Amino acid sequence: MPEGMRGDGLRLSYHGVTVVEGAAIALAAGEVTALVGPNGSGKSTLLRCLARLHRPDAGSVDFTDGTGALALSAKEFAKRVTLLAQSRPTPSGVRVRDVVGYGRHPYRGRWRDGDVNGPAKVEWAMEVCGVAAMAERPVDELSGGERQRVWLATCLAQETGILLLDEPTNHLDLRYQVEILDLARDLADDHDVAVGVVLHDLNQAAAIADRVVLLRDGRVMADGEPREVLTSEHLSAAYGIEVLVGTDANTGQLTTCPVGKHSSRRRVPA
Ligand SMILES: Nc1ncnc2c1ncn2[C@@H]1O[C@H](COP(=O)(O)OP(=O)(O)OP(=O)(O)O)[C@@H](O)[C@H]1O
Repeated sequence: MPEGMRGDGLRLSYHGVTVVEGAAIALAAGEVTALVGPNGSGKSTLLRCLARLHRPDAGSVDFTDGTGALALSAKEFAKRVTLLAQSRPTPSGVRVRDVVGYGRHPYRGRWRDGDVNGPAKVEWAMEVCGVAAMAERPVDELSGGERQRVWLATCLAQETGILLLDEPTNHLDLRYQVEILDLARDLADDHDVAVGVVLHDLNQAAAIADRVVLLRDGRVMADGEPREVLTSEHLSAAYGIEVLVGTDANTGQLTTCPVGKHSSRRRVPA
């Protein structure tokens, strides 16, 4: 059954200092939800809370079928939710295929047995992330972008209904940025996956998200469809600089343009 999750009334802190307060966020099956906002606004902490890597001081995290996410066993939770974190330690000397195979851990028995679909899922995940050709190479010998795609393949091999991505386009060249975001969109459209993705590029968020959650200073400032949330008023207030919002003449897509000190010099004369 397709599933989503929601967090409500979340208060999150580090060493007693509250960094997210009263946050609510819903990730629906078949939808891409983008979390945006300035540095330090709490996006990663909120995503990590949904991934059960940061325990809330207050609030709840539930799946749409009513199951409490915080009460599940680690293995059951790992069959439902995966997170592509911002940074991960890279194991040395481990082949790409084996790293992607880590994603199958919730499906394996005590003796690493019982996962009949595992090998096919690992091959599929490597294929869609463009790393099948490097399957035999040690992961610590890859470039930052190649590694990022290996980690994404590991998440996909985990075969969860909920996919959390923290700045997944980091380190990626233009083509793979587009391909990874397209893949996230396809997983939502074709497989009913609920995708929650932290993005700094507001144009990317506008291009792929069904919903955008804008955070500022640890609070949800706006939540809704991209055109409702990504307004000049909201963005200028959130980021503390003027942000123009328009529509791209070629694609019809919403575009955002921060105005810097030298922006006028680059304006094309009418
Ligand atoms: N391990 C930590 N210990 C203490 N404070 C932390 C820790 N991690 C994050 N914080 C603080 O929590 C707040 C929210 O951080 P978080 O990483 O969630 O923000 P973010 O919106 O994801 O930022 P960025 O866009 O810079 O990645 C920040 O003030 C940050 O300094």
